Amino acid sequence: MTDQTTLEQEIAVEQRHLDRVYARLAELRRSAVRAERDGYRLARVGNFGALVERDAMVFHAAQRRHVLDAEHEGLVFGRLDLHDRRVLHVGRLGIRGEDAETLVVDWRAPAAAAFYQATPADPRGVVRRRTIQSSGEKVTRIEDDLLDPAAAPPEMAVVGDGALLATLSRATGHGMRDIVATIQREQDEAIRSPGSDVTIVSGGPGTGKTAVALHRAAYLLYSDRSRYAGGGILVVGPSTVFVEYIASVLPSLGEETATLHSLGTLFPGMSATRTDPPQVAAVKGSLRMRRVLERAARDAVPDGPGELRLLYQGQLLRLERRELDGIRDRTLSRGARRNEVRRAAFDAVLAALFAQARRLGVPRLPEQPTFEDEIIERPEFREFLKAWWPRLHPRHVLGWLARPDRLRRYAGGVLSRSETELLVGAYRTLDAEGLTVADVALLDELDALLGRPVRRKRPKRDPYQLAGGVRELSTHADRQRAAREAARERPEDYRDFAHVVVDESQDVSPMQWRMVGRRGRLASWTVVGDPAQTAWAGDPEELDRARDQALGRRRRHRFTLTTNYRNSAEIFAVAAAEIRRLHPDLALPTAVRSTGVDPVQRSVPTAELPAATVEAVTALLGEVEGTVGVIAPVPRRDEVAGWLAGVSDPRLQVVNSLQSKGMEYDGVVVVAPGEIRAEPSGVRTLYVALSRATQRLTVLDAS
Ligand SMILES: Nc1ncnc2c1ncn2[C@@H]1O[C@H](COP(=O)(O)OP(=O)(O)OP(=O)(O)O)[C@@H](O)[C@H]1O
Repeated sequence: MTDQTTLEQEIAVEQRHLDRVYARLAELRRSAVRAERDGYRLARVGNFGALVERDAMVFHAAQRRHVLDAEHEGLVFGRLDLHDRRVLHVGRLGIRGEDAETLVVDWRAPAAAAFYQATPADPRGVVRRRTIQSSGEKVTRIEDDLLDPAAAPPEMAVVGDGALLATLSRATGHGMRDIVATIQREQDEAIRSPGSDVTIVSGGPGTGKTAVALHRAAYLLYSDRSRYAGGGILVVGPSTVFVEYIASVLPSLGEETATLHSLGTLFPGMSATRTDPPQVAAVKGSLRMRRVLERAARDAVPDGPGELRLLYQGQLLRLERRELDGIRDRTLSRGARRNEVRRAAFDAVLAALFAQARRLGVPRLPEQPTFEDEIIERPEFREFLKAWWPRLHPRHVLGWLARPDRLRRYAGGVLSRSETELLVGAYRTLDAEGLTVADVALLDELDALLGRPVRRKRPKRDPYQLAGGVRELSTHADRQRAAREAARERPEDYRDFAHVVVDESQDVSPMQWRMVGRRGRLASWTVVGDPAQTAWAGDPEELDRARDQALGRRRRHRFTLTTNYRNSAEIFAVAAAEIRRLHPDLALPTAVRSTGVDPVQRSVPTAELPAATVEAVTALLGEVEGTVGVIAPVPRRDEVAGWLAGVSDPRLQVVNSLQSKGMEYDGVVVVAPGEIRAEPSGVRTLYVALSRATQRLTVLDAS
């Protein structure tokens, strides 16, 4: 226990420092505004040199103002008292005083690493580590860890009893929060792992894998801004619900340039949210689908012209289906891409027509080029070409799979009969219900197979280059601004990311790995996941192969996280018992918090399940301060949402078991766990569902 006076005194010490920081911040903001204004004034001088200087000044000042204007809740959150008596304050932003003395060190700077990495066993020159909480500009709470008691001067006060536990007990909001003030050592090691390789982070539920992945993105942006903001960081998550949940973390860390996508939105213009049953997803995700799609991409257009007939100089020229098919096969040989070789296909048709005209002895036959020019001018010939070899969009070709005869032909000898029939059934509803998340990777594959019409190349803009007029300048602010501009101007189908973060990687199918891999051919990677949580019901070896191919030959750095920060110990015990059915010896993380409240597990007659669900949800909304999630079996999500239509509380969210991946709620109701368990990979999916709650868990089985 700390006595009240010491605590107040220590808070007052930190308040004085915080006041100084905010005063300095205001001063910097004023001088940035002044510099911006002076920059504009310089324009009146009128010569070129002055204009360039003005641009630089204005950019620099505006950039600085943008950073300084940002919301700074918790601006300073840490303090280190070092062996040599130096004191460092750690915060979201690096700030220097008037005499260039350091008032705050950016959390990502090397000097701040000890804040996260020092432990009593390895204090790294730190005597006392202090976590500071504030509300607006007021210090509200401090928590100390004395890491090296032997080195502590006698007057050093130590207050509080643990910043981490205090943070973990806060209510969950709609968006994930940053953990910058309480990053733990094993997490920090993964966050600061080398940028240019592949970093693989694994660990059980709630161990902070997502948090680590996002803080790592912020760290990389800080450590090499021109590379990572210029080239771009892509963050890929499993579902749109999840991406919405994590979307605010990077902006809260002052980083706005990363691109976030779910697997259903990676293809331009698509936003698929529908999920397939695991057996269907296993077929759609298998690498064998490449063969199926290759066949589709080479097939004749449905309802296209069966033959070509043309009257030339009174003579009928005719190419039959067999000849047209032959031309198509020859044109598409050696991996040619259909949309890129239209011209070659047209030339081959013209050549075949000319050869025929010669064979038939057409009188006054001109030279071949003249003959071809004449034919090309004919509207009926143009109509034929458009119908026979149209520019194909991947969505057209995917649509061909909805025709059972075509699908069976494409899948013959590649998929088993039962797999083919599963797909036939799944694609029957394609037109009515639209694409599923798994289909989006197939679209991307088709896009690669079909190619795009060849266009004249425009000189490529270098995304690292600065805006015109200031190219000769290269201040930090210029680079930052250029990077932000590049991020804004990135085309929708941008594929040259400098770094790719893949979250919940255990659920990325082989075909999805190919899609993600195409966006990071030159990228370094951060891949986080937990194999025990996978819903992948297909071949695990195929999955490893596809992932290895996407990641390439870069060095791999592996990290394992071992502490569960999300669940109370009581809740995680229930989830752990579930996964133990499948893996009795699996190493599981340790939950750090206990609430003393056991989860409720009830079995109710099927007819009473709706009422019991409403009752459980209402109770949880009353018991917890934050969000409540209801997790239903995949086919029943909408039905369960219907039961809860009368409960209107913005804190409530109803998701299916697959959408619950990566999510977190204060209270969770799992409906019909028996049905979730009965699906392929069902035990693993149920393990995920049971490990989403921070405070309260209710499990309602139907008897
Ligand atoms: N060092 C930390 N300080 C405070 N909170 C933390 C810390 N590490 C993790 N958390 C919190 O624990 C919760 C779980 O973190 P996160 O979602 O990143 O885990 P995960 O390993 O991705 O989980 P899962 O695999 O179950 O999806 C989040 O609320 C996160 O903010």
